[in-house]
Amino acid sequence: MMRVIWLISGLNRRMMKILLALALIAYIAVAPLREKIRDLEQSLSQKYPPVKFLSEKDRKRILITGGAGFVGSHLTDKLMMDGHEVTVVDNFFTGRKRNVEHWIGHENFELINHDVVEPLYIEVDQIYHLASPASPPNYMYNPIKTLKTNTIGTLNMLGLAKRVGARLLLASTSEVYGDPEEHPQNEEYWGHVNPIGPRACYDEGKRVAETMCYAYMKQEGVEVRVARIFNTFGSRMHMNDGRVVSNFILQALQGEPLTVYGTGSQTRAFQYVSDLVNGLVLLMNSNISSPVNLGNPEEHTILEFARLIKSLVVSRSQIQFLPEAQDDPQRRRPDIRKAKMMLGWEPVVPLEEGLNKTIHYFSRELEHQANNQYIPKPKAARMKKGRPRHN
Ligand SMILES: O=C(O)[C@H]1O[C@H](OP(=O)(O)OP(=O)(O)OC[C@H]2O[C@@H](n3ccc(=O)[nH]c3=O)[C@H](O)[C@@H]2O)[C@H](O)[C@@H](O)[C@@H]1O
Repeated sequence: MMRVIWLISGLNRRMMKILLALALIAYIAVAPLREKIRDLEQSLSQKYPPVKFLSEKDRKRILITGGAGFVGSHLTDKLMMDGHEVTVVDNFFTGRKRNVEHWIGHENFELINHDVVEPLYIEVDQIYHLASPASPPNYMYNPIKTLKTNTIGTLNMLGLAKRVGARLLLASTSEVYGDPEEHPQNEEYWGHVNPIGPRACYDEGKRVAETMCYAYMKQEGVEVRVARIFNTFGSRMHMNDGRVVSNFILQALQGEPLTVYGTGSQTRAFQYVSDLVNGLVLLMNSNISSPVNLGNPEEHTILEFARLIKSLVVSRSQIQFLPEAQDDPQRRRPDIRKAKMMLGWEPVVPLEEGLNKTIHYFSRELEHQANNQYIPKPKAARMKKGRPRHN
């Protein structure tokens, strides 16, 4: 009996030694793997832009509809870096995953592929409702969809705000003033919009979206903020956006004629996207429920603007005059006294500085898309009839 016990424990000792040896080999073998995993974990935690730490009390759960678009993605960056929890909802009609990919995987960030025309049920404290195509060729491409997005989409988001007690900021537009008969445009002006023209799907869509906000405020007590956004430009505008800034820069960079619609005497005032984003956040966190203009009051004719871009790009492109776009607003410039007085906000990025940054962005985009890849041509707006002429 003793002999059997001795034999078994001897075997066990041998087994133990073998097992220990195997464990040691495994440990040594997986060491490089462990190092690789550690490096990977480090690189993952370092890949995000720096994010502030906010206490539970200060950290908000924020929904941005259209958060993968041009303005929405810059707003996403600001709110993420400020330390909030951001949920981006986008149907990727004009938005792009690329615009927010640098946040994917971050614990404060979520990206949902969803169309606001369908209801959405999530818990949030604030809603920035930006979802809508914004460039004239994009919003005219499918006017019914533009109308649905701005009407049904806004109703859905107001319904969500009501259910969860969130505050909603609507990204409205200078287009609610139409082709204005007052200049500059202040928030008291009711506008001059053609309700059956090609721009109506957007202009009237945004006007009724504003109406809905105030109906929900009065009837249901929903907290609303309305930003009337004037012409904005900057990085992450789509190459195929069709608005004047991206068109002119891309044309100048590629040595193609800069397409001026009409005589070029119509005016616009352009703000850089970072100024707008700061204004949106200030407005959301203010107590102003009436509409507020956000724009840069420095006004230029479109022809002046074409010449400025040509000179900044140092381009030999010609200027080509095309027929004017139907119902194109002739003069537009924001009166921003309200934003200055009540939000302490005004644009700080000079036009040329913003343009140089945007030119740099588009040159890199062109490089990125080189090597036989398809580079979309700038889209044209809906024109009145007439012949192009060159300058
Ligand atoms: O940029 C913006 O933020 C605004 O742009 C558009 O409004 P619009 O002022 O018509 O914008 P553009 O398409 O950039 O046109 C500006 C002016 O440049 C002209 N244009 C545009 C493009 C082009 O290649 N050539 C050209 O002369 C247009 O006819 C117009 O007079 C949108 O409707 C607004 O929602 C948006 O807020």
